[in-house]
Amino acid sequence: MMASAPSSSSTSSTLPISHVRRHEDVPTPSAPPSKRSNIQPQESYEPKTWLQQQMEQEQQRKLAEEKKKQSTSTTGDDEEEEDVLSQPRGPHKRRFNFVMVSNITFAIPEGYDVDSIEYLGGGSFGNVIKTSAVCRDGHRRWVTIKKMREPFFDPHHARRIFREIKLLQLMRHDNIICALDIYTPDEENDFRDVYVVTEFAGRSLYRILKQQRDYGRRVLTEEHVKFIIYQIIRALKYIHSANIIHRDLKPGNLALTDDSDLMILDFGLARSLEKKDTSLTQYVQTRWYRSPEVIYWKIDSYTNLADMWSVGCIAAELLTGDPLFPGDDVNAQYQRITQLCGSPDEELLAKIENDNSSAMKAVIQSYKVYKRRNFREVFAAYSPSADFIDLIEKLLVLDPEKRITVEEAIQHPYLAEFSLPADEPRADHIFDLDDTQARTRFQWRDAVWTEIMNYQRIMQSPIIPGETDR
Ligand SMILES: Nc1ncnc2c1ncn2[C@@H]1O[C@H](COP(=O)(O)OP(=O)(O)OP(=O)(O)O)[C@@H](O)[C@H]1O
Repeated sequence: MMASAPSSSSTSSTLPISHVRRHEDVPTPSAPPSKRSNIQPQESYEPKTWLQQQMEQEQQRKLAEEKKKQSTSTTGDDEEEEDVLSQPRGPHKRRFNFVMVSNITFAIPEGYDVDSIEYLGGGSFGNVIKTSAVCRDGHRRWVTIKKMREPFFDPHHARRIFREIKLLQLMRHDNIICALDIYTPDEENDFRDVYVVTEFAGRSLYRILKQQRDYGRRVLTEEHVKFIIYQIIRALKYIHSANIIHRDLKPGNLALTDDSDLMILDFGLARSLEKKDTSLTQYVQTRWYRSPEVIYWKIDSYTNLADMWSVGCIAAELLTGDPLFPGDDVNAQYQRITQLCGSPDEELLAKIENDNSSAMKAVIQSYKVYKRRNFREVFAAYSPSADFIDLIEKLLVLDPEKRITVEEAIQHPYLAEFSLPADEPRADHIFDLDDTQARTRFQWRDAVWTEIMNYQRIMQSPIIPGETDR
């Protein structure tokens, strides 16, 4: 058990702090989610591509046909039920409700609540709704259902989906989201849609920080900030011990419950450190949280220390309420970084030349040179503790070889209040994602189909009516 997290009564703010939550402790929702009529797309929602529109129209046409067929074959007694649920279909012959949310058709398996669905938002790779379901452990849980966007559009995209569903099954940690269900309503010869169900993990840190900015009122106290940073680092200790780099840590991928329990969401960009045969491209991470070695040097060989840089950016943002390096483009990003952290010194320039080329060194030298600033002075207006400044000084280090590792960070005095090494688990094995071989989009699709076929439900998974355990 966590030892020293302050109780919610110790702060007067709106977000209480509790112990780290166990997956099995997830509370039964006490209030119904808001009604579908309130559904509003969030600002991150992107307009659909032409291809998406075509695919959705085609799907809707098929669904209408199917419904029509069902209603003509329905006998009087079953009429009400048959009106909404499909015939058994997909790899596990489940029945589905097809529900339109924010102009997107979601296939919702029988057993999930369809009367109180809330649209949470859409990113580049999917759209997410929230609903609830009775689970195998007897609890009713809030869950999110992510419908992947054009999952097999190209091999790159398909591999991303494969990685994400693989990791959501492998990761077992209190601060990391895991899959409660993975399904498709499609048959193998017409397999297009992938749905991933996870526990609803609260509001994203992005929303909380935005709300703070919009209303000019701090919600996150110093204690919250510390507890959030601790939980991110606790999760990273596990992730890095499995030889995985998350690569996309940012406030939008971190969710916080009302009890301040944090979950890392979204593993689509994560990859294994083991394999060297695929390129670690620089376009993998949301730029503002991206480390300088990812932007410029060591592009093909960066390590999990890139995640630690992201933690530094997030920590500073939690303190100030504003993104630390909001660069409009890659160059502006680099400028902002060096303005605060200083330009590479001779030692780092030599490493860059060695790892890359003298041309790369010359490019870097062509930028204006800045001296590293005194962090205590830069952040003085926010009155951070000396320990906080010391930790971000060690996270925001240009040379990844000199940056603090996750194992060191979790022992940092700033986090001592929460630290309990016996309750900071490492993974018990290195995760093999089986994702490095070159595959066509059809081969990736087959691999995803196999994952869905073989998905092992856990006690927190929604009950599938009438189905014996699989
Ligand atoms: N398990 C979850 N619990 C709570 N909120 C979630 C959960 N999964 C996703 N969300 C929220 O749903 C929204 C959409 O998520 P999604 O992962 O599709 O997009 P994103 O993270 O905004 O963008 P991208 O995938 O392009 O980085 C986000 O606001 C995210 O915080």
